[in-house]
Amino acid sequence: MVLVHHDTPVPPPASPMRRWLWKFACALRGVLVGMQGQNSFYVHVPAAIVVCIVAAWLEVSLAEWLVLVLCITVVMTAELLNSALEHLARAVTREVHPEVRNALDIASGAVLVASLGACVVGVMVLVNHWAPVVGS
Ligand SMILES: Nc1ncnc2c1ncn2[C@@H]1O[C@H](COP(=O)(O)OP(=O)(O)OP(=O)(O)O)[C@@H](O)[C@H]1O
Repeated sequence: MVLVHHDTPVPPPASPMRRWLWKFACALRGVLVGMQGQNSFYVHVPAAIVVCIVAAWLEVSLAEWLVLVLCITVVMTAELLNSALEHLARAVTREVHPEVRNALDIASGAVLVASLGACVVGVMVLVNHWAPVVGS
């Protein structure tokens, strides 16, 4: 599925207001391009939705919501940076290179670390609320 067209980059507009709008448009396009073709998003986005539904059902506190939202944001950000590096690597070389391998593996490792941390926090927050609900 094509979410974004990869046509020729357009130059930024001259007026400050339009320039800011243009920056947001570029950033939004970046999110869409970053998600495109990244299988991990098909796991992370549904997982984040499930966590939010369960958190709403369990009526977690504001502080717990903030922690959960922060965890989801950190994982998504790591995924987008990983995707950006993959694009950059493909632009630099299509040949097998040990440093490209290292860079891509490190970026994947960053996603893994963020995801594991988010899992631990999510499970601890939700289980902490789940036990009294199930026990009652
Ligand atoms: N040019 C390259 N040189 C050396 N190793 C590479 C190169 N391109 C990819 N790799 C290796 O292959 C792995 C997967 O590459 P890549 O991330 O491009 O594939 P992918 O299946 O699209 O990954 P993802 O599921 O994260 O999108 C990298 O982590 C790296 O180890």
